[in-house]
Amino acid sequence: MFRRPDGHVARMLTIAGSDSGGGAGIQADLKTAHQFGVYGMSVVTAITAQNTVGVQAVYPLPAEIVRAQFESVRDDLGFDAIKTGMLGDRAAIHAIADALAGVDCPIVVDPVMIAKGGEALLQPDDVAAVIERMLPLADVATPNAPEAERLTGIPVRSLADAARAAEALARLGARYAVVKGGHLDGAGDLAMDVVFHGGAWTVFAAPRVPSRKTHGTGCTLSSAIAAALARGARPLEAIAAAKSFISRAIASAADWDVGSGHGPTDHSQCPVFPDHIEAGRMYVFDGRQFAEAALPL
Ligand SMILES: Nc1ncnc2c1ncn2[C@@H]1O[C@H](COP(=O)(O)OP(=O)(O)O)[C@@H](O)[C@H]1O
Ligand SMILES: Cc1ncc(COP(=O)(O)OP(=O)(O)O)c(N)n1
Repeated sequence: MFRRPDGHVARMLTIAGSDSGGGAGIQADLKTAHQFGVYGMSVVTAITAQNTVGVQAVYPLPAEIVRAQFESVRDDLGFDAIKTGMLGDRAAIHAIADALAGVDCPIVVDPVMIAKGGEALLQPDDVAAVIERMLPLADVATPNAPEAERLTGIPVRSLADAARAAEALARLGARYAVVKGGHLDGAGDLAMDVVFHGGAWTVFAAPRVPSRKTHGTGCTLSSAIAAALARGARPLEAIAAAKSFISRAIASAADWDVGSGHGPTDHSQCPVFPDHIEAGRMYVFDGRQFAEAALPL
């Protein structure tokens, strides 16, 4: 396990839903934390009956047990970074936001709304609570394109749209706003994620893998960012390391036969931490290392 400069083992908490299929949610987050050498803990907000074909049932847990899990881990184990994913219902969102207002570590908010198969993981009426309560807490927010659209009202089809939406998310309170590019039209050969922070855009890209094995990619990216932050990485370095991890995880699982639908990614990867990341540039990960390129915006 990775030790922080004061000698303690790096710790990450995920507050998210359970995916019985093991590719997304809590299960993906804990596997990812482990691969970063970070001790993972969980607060379960909802239980889903889910596999690679779809989501068969969703059961949000009461706010009281969500709060109790959080207090249990906070009062004994502590954490160096927190990631939130599927949040359950509005009562749980308020309980989580109240609890997080008192913490002193980086928070990654992945505003999970819809599963790959189209099933709702957040009721549309609860999106306002995510905007009002969760985005202002986010050191890093990581919506995909449809989620960024719902949060900002900006249609997100292209990289330029994603860049505008990322800037709007920063106005809503996210310190680093990452709009993920898995769903962008005409994105070509690269899967490009755009980050807005402090008036500048930075793009992280990797070859787009022609694969259906992309279940849980968003959960994995956001927990990888949180795990890197728990090790003490700076935000852009953490996002880069997460990009390397998810890119390797997707590429490695492309020929897997786990499930008959959108299969999971291969979490048994090692992240690559780049030496130096500068805002306002593009970085392309080729599976081994990052290369710098001009910003395509
Ligand atoms: N086919 C793919 N090949 C390579 N990277 C991908 C692919 N699909 C998604 N990604 C990357 O996986 C991460 C999650 O993206 P996305 O699919 O947009 O999120 P979500 O799973 O939340 O819908 C992003 O870094 C994105 O660029
Ligand atoms: C329990 C649970 N949480 C989140 C998701 C969505 O995960 P994501 O990484 O966005 O991946 P896909 O659903 O798009 O494959 C989930 N499915 N279940």
